[in-house]
Amino acid sequence: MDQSSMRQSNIIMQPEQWSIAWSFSLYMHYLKHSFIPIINPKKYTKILIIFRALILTMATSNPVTSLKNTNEFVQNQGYGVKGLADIGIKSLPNQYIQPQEKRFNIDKISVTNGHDSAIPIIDMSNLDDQNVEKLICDVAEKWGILQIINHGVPLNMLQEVKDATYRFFELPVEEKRRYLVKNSPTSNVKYGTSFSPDFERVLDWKDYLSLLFKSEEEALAYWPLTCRDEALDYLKSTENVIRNLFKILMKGLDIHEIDEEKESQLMGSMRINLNYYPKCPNPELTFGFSHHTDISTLTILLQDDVGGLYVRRLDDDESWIHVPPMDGALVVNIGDSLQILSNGKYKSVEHLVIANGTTSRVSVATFVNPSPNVTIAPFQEIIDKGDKPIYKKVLFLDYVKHFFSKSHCGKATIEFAKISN
Ligand SMILES: O=C(O)CCC(=O)C(=O)O
Ligand SMILES: [Fe+2]
Repeated sequence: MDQSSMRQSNIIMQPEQWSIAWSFSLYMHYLKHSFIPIINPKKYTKILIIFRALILTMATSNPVTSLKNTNEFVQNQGYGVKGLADIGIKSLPNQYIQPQEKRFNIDKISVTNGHDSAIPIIDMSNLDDQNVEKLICDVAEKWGILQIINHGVPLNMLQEVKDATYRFFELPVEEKRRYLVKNSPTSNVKYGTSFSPDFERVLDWKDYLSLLFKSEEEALAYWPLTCRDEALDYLKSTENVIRNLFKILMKGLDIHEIDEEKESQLMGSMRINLNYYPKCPNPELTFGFSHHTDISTLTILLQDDVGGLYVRRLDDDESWIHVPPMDGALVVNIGDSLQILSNGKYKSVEHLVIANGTTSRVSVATFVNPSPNVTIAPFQEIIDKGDKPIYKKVLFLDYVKHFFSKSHCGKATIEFAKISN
């Protein structure tokens, strides 16, 4: 089923069709009152009323809540939730509606229970300062998230990769469809929707393009041309700040050398996700991205100026904090893999993105991950110092499979790697 037949089968009208039909009805009204007494005026008025009622029904009817083919349209045909927003659905299809108890009540969550409510912001231009190093390690322990400024990634690159994200999602569906899992020439390039639609009970109001970096050559050959260079340049330019962060975080664990093995555990692979959250007809009923932690060691997130990312406080389960958009800043959050490697000292942070009823939003998430075939477990140096290991050895690939085999479940994913007592 293509987009036009979906429109027909659901009699949805686009704004321009709606205004043409309405003008036509006004024109008929004008004719009636001016000079055409051809039809009996009473009959004419009746026809006019029926015609207008029909136009109103067509203009306001929701095409999709009653439609069994939403998944076919969104997932298989590759229109994504952006496709639903583009045809102007007026209410959210059932697949996206969260049960009452799971919905995110902004009024309730903005209560910060008297805590310091701002996510720490760290200036990376002064890395030799011991205080800055200590601050970064403290924040990784107590918050699991920070914003960094003066990080060395050129500001124009930030803008260009956000523009490229918009460009990709605004491509005609025929272009985007080429990167659906079933069509993509490589498993390293994947265009999709929600999080893991085959396993989720309720879907997220989000589309994404996920690009796994294997080599520059491979990226040049397979990444979509419309965003390829911008994504690659951005990815390369974040490498320095990522290395600096790891150096500092390892120092905080009393580890002073990042050897080859540690390098493959900390940053053995990189994935960049371009996220697109279209405007949503009932934002209060759903999520852009529901509660989750990242499986990465670190995630570097670039958001636009719309906002909507919230994190759960590590010291108070009931409190969520907004991560305010800051021009030129990057958000850094700890992922599950670093929590495992640091034996729980650095903590992954649960986060979510609310849906937005007035505008679309984009973000670019760089996941710094272990190599797929590497085993992760608490660093030996930590255990040698006398710490009891909390986590067992897990193959990173097994952790990934576990993560994607079910709905989001906040911090519960990491239980998979816990040593049971
Ligand atoms: O869009 C955002 O702000 C967050 C995205 C995110 O959490 C993710 O891609 O894992
Ligand atoms: Fe995330």
